[in-house]
Amino acid sequence: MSGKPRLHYFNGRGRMEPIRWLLAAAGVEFEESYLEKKEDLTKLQKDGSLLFQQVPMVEIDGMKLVQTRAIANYISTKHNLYGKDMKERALIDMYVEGMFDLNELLMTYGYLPADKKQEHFANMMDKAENRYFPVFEKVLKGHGKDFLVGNQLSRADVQLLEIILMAEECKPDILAKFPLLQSFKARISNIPTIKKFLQPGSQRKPLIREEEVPKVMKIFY
Ligand SMILES: N[C@@H](CCC(=O)N[C@@H](CSCc1ccccc1I)C(=O)NCC(=O)O)C(=O)O
Repeated sequence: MSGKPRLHYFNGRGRMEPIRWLLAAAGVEFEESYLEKKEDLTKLQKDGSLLFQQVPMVEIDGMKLVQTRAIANYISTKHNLYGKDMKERALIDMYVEGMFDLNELLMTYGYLPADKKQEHFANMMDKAENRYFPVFEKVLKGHGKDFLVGNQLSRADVQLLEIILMAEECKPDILAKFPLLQSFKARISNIPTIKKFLQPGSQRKPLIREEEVPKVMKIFY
């Protein structure tokens, strides 16, 4: 049996955070190797650990997986977070891909130059409130169950909670018009493995501070 998964990324959310959420929700302990400077990335690139010369990279089950979606798919399949059949998996994929589109907006906001932030912020809040959250409110209303798909926890529930919390960091009352998402947030946050991940001191990463951005950018650009 292989040891704990090892995540290779900088010490921040970026593209690795959804993977941390899935492992935590599945109750899987994981280790992290943080890239602190460009040389740390170059070393991984040179030793052939990065198929496309990029991170995230997760060492798991004797593999060095790259590409966020591929990593998330593997973890979801392995830990039964992907529904019970093809149709449930198709629904989960649809929901998660939409969430990834919103996550891309939320994730990149902190790294934008000052003159691009205001327009980007308005767009991402508009999309959250008028394109994405209404869909998930309607899904919950439609079947009246606790989870988005198949009435069991899936990666869709985990990633929805993640982006709800990220959106609330930007606009605390963003769920004001979504009562079912408010109760969903409370319910999923209370699942023991997720509750533990939400406690201070867990491996969940904070919102990046403006003064940290240049150091992170120097690793990659
Ligand atoms: N499609 C890949 C993209 C990976 C990617 O863009 N990785 C970047 C780091 S994350 C970049 C990022 C992304 C979001 C927020 C902050 C930051 I920094 C990288 O390794 N760049 C080096 C290179 O391409 O040579 C995935 O989904 O994993």
